[in-house]
Amino acid sequence: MAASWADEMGEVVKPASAPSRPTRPSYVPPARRNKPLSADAREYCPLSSAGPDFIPSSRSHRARGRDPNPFEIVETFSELGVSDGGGINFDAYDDIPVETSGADVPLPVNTFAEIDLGDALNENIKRCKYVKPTPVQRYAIPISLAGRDLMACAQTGSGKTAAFCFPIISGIIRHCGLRQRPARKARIANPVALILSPTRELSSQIHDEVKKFSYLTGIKVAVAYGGAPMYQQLRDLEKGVDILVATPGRLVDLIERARVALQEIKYLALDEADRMLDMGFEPQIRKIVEQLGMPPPGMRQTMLFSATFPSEIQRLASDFLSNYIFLAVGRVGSSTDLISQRVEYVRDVDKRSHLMDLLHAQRANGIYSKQALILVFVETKRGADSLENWLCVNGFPATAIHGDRTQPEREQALRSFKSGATPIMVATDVAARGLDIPHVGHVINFDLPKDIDDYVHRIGRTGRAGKPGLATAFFSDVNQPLAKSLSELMQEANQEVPDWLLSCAQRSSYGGGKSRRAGGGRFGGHDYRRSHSYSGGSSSGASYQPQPAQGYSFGNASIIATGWD
Ligand SMILES: Nc1ncnc2c1ncn2[C@@H]1O[C@H](COP(=O)(O)OP(=O)(O)OP(=O)(O)O)[C@@H](O)[C@H]1O
Repeated sequence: MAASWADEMGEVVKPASAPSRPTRPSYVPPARRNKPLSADAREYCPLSSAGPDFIPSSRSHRARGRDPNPFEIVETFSELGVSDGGGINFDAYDDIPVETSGADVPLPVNTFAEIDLGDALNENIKRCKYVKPTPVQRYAIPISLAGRDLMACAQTGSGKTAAFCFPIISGIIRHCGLRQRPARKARIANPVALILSPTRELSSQIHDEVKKFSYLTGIKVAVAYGGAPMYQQLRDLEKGVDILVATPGRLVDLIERARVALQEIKYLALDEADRMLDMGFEPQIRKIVEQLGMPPPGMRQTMLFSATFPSEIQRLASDFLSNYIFLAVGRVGSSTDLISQRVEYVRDVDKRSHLMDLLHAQRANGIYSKQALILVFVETKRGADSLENWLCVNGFPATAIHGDRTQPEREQALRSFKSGATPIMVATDVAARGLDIPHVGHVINFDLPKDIDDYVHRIGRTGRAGKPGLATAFFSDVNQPLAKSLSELMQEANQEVPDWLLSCAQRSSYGGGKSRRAGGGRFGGHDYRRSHSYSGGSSSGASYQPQPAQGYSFGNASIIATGWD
């Protein structure tokens, strides 16, 4: 009998320092083989027609063949999370309700071909094997391409990253191609697009995505986040940057050191925008957006994305937007339709033995493998260390990620989890948002969060891209305040709610577990302007006109009318 899961899986544990296997030659489309690389690049790169003044920041490196092909860094497309035929199970999204509000909402599209994203980006979309746009992409891309500001609320794992990346890349190709660039290294980087996200891992993931989407476009992408050596990031910035992906803290640092300037920003995207404007980040975000030279709303295009958007955060966010469109795709509860949710009453002292039972049962049922990773959320960093240790001692290969670990340790934990070397990862909320880890089959809330929105993001690490997932929550006495919002969320997602939880919810004197949901606490995305006498948004003066989704071809119109009240 195998001593541990890793033994049973015959897992070859590759240490982080192990040399990687030799890379394959860059992908070259058949029609372009045997041509010089620079010619290829020109052919793919619409920027090359921009005129003699334009010097793409990365051209010289590419011509020397030094830019890595982001499509070959991973071994297969499935490792890109975009497996065979597109990865996303679109049938799962057939009945998704969609609501837009704001003035003159552009029509949604059904296919990528309907939108003029440019040849180079279209090629990359094909390389990613994205066959058709997801619902949030169908709506958000035309809105953003029309130059409109956008606040978008769509389910976890539904393709929001591409929804803001595609318009940015396409817009840069189209509108910023003639930008003068220094021929030599510049001390101050002047990006035209800034994508902010709350965690280092998420920024790194978005950076990888943007590199894929902008491959061979001539667009230069860089990333800056804390915990990683500054000098490498500075070297990358010196090469010139069109799109900068960053966490707020490191970005402020770079601006204050006069290594990044925001005066040329045309596109600003905030991923996990509600988190970014929550107490922890708001001052930094305000500083970046309002005090450090960035063009004001109206002079730049701003896109805010998340799976949850409490009204008070929307109110704050509206300071950054001009005449914006609010887009809500799918009830947040329905993001969990794909996820079977279970909640079990477990006393705090019994949690470890209960977890052990669960893991043994999962092993006995054969539902564990590299294809079914288990993510266990706990409340504290110390709790994460201690549970990881306990699991390992008990023969369950586990790793842990939290804010007190060094960045290399965090990266190593993620690598080891993704590869299946340690198919269990214990995490604090640092891993709750945005991370797109293929094959997370089970999310266990060992400690439930205080906020129901955090629960939504945590369980959203499974059931991504239309695939099914399982989420188990250990509910103890301290979680009483969450009972009402949790039972409501589960009911919305057609999940079986245990009687004891319903009783708890009824007893609960206040029912939100700190939920700040817009629209009465039931939905994650409801335009707050609808429930407030709105006179045009704080920055635009435009009039607010709620509109039903238009040209809606796959949704359920009756839900549209009622689903957001
Ligand atoms: N049009 C598409 N076709 C196929 N796969 C897609 C498409 N768009 C996105 N994906 C894939 O879907 C997965 C989820 O996308 P993404 O990480 O952008 O979700 P998200 O909505 O940002 O999730 P979260 O709310 O957790 O941040 C990714 O693996 C991505 O590559």
